Order: sequence, then structure tokens, then C-alpha cells
Amino acid sequence: MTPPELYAFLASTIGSLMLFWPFFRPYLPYSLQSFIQSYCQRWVGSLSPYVHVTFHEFIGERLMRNEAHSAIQNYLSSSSSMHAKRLRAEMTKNKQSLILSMDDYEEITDEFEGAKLWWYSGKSISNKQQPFSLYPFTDEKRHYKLTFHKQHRDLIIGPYLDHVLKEGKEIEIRKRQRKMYMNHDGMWSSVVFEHPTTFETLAMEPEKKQEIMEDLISFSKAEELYARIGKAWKRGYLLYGPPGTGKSSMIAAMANLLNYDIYELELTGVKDNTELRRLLMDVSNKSVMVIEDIDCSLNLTNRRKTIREEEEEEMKDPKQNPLKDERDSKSSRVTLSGLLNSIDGLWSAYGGERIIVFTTNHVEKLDPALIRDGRMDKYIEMSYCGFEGFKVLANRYLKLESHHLFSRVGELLQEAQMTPAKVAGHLMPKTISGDAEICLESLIKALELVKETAGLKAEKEAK
Ligand SMILES: Nc1ncnc2c1ncn2[C@@H]1O[C@H](COP(=O)(O)OP(=O)(O)OP(=O)(O)O)[C@@H](O)[C@H]1O
Ligand SMILES: [Mg+2]
Repeated sequence: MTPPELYAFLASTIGSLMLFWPFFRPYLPYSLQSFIQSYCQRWVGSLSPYVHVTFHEFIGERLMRNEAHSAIQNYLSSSSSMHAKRLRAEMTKNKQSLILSMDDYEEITDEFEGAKLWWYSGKSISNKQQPFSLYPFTDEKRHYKLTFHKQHRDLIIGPYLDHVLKEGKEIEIRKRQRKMYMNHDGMWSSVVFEHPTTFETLAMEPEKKQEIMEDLISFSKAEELYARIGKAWKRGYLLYGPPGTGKSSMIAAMANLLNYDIYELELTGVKDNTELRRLLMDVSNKSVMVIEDIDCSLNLTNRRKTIREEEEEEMKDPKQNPLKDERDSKSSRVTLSGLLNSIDGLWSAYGGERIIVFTTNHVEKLDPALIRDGRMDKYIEMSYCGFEGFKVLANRYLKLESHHLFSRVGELLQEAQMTPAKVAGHLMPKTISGDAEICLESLIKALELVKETAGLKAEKEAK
């Protein structure tokens, strides 16, 4: 029996003893009996050095779900799976794992900075007979009771409960079902995001991969830093490289690493700059905003003209902005300056923890305004498959760590340029037995052909 339980037991025993005293009991009305019992419990309770805090599952008249209760449930699920004897199991929303939480009427002990405390999960049941139903309606309401010694009051009410709520919310975010949003007619619509690509399955040089992962993780933990330097908590990446080098796969890996939602913004489907701003303001925190093929999304020649025109107009008369807006809405299209203004200004003013990623196959064609220093925080080149990338793919597709044909593939990859997508195509097992040798030979043949063609082309050009 834990010390708080001992006190509770003492309180009810003294109450019961008094009531069961045979001389008095027959003469006492029921209301008086319960009064004496509760009074005794309160009296013994006042002597108890333990403090109790109850967190109900539902609160208020309209019985709203108590967020603190769900956060505590998440927090306790991690420690209760180790300590509680009776557990309740539920499937997560993304159906990938089971969550174990302590069952009703279970108690577990926790410790925080040397203070010992107890969590008890209780439930109250009320049987209400519905007016037009033959079946009784059982209304269950759960609660958690936290008990601790009064000498730790400040520590538990302050830092400990903050810690529990923060941890619980983080677990909630980790187990939530992530979404991918796409814009359509000025609105975001979503589907469940379940992309299997992770940094582990991505074929690229290990150092580069590590650098990107560290950059992302340090960004996700830098809330306090961004607040201190007075900068919006967002980060911009430009991914560039030929088709099939893994730009879209990298975006999925980023979202999977950080547990973020994805917003895929199709600029050609956005009516004008105003609609763009509205869409950007609707984006939630913890998200990756993606604008793919930025060089194709906006009309290049018009776009350059528009920027210059707009800059000239603003230089001449800064009050002409209303005119500019009118023209934007009439032309029903997004301009590059509109995009940049929204991203630099408005977007950064709302929320935090957001990443924006642009992708392009032709970095040289991009408007200098888009890639000027400081606009994007990181430029990542996705390039042709190297030997390290090939090894990741061979391991993933053929479950091969090494093979006598690897050295030949390594030599050829230095001389012939092939995208990871094409290499992966050759390594895809064609038979059920998945004969690795056949796949590697097919890759070698293809690489030799690429090398030959490149050699012939170079010769021709030299001539
Ligand atoms: N670096 C890589 N690592 C692992 N798989 C890759 C890589 N690059 C490409 N692939 C494979 O090739 C397919 C196409 O890649 P992906 O769509 O990411 O290329 P992309 O660079 O976005 O191309 P595009 O420029 O045409 O959009 C992916 O489904 C993936 O299986
Ligand atoms: Mg792509």
C-alpha cells in the first residue's frame, strides 16, 4: 500500500467504524450517515500531508474534451507500459503500432527531481435510463488523479506538470496521422500522407545526407534561438538537379524525419497574388510547403518584365500599390514578386516551424531574385548516382551488402552519368527469386552504353 493509499484507507475506516457502531446506527437517518462519513474523511484528509489533483476527461457544461487529460494519457502511456500490470491497447490512427496505456483503476509511480508521485486512473459510471430506450445508457467518465507530498507542491504544480503536458503533446504529434494538402480552387484539400521514403532509403553521399539531416533537426529544435534573434521560425531550401535524382523523394524524407505535414502548392492553379496570400496564411505549423518545378510554374519572360515594371512603379510612386493590386487581380495570375513578397513578409508573420522547399531542374534559368543570397537558407544539389548511392539502392532493392560485380559498377559510375531513378529501375528484381546477378549485369550493360554514347558525343563535338 502506498502512503497516500494508507491515508485514504484510514479515513474511510474511521468513518465506517463510527457509522457501524451498533448503538447509534439504527437511529441515524441516511443523509446524516453520509454527512458523518464525508466529514470524517475530510478530517483525516486534512491531517494527510498529501495533495491530490484530479484531471477529468471532459470539462465544462458542454463536456468538451480536456486537452490536459489527453496529454497526461500520452505521457503515462510511455511509463505505464513498463510499470502498470493491467494495460489497455489501442491502434494508432495511422494503424502502424499499438499504444499501451494504463487500464482503469491502475496506479503507477513517477519520479521528478527526487520527488515521488502517484498517478491513479479512475472512472465514474452513471446509469441513465434514456426516455425512449429499453436499454440502459452507461455514461463513463474517466479521470486521472495525481498525488504528491505537500512539500513538493511548487515543484509539481509548476515544472513537473509543464513537463508532463509538453511531453504528452509531443507524443500526440508523433502519433498523429499526417496529411498532404494540395490547393484546388483557392482551397486546400488533403489526403493521408504515407510516403515510405526516409533518409535511410535515399541514395546519396552519406556526408551530404548527414549534413542535411542535422540541418533539419537543429532547425526543428531552434524555437528559442529564432525568438532570441527576432527571426521568423522558418527555413527555405532549394533542391535542384536533373529529373529522377530524388528531389521529390528528398521532400518526403524531410517530412518523415520531422513528422511534418506537406503542403504542395501548385502555382499554376492559383488565381492571383491575393489568393496566394490567403492560401499561405492557411498553412499550419510543423509543415513543409513545397513548390515543385518553380521554373515552369511562372511564365519566365513575363515574370521578369513584371518584376522590373513593379520595381520601377514603386520607385516612382510608392502609393501606387492599389493600382498594382488591381492589375494583379485582373491578370489573374501569380507574379514572382507576389510570391516573394508573400513568402518574405506575410507568411513569416504567421506561426512558426515551417519549411519551404522549391525544386527545379534548371537552376540556371531561375530568376536571380529568387536565388539571391539570404532568400533561401540552403541550396541542395541532387545529382547523378555515385557509388555510395548505388550501395544504398542495392541494399534496398536486392538486400546486397557486397557482390563481386560492385567494383565494376563503381568504376562505371565514375565515367557514366545515370540518375538514381534509372539505377533503381535496373535493380528492381524482375523475377520472384530476384536474381541479383541478372539485375547487376543489366545495370552494367546500361552504364556501358551511356559511357559509349557520351564518348561518341564528345568526339563529335571535338571534331
Ligand atoms: N536519390 C534517390 N534515392 C532513392 N531513390 C531515388 C532517388 N532518386 C530517385 N529515386 C527513385 O526514383 C523515383 C523518382 O524520383 P523523384 O521523383 O524523387 O525524382 P525527382 O528528382 O523529383 O524528379 P523530377 O525532377 O522529375 O520531379 C523515386 O520514386 C525513387 O524511387
Ligand atoms: Mg519531382
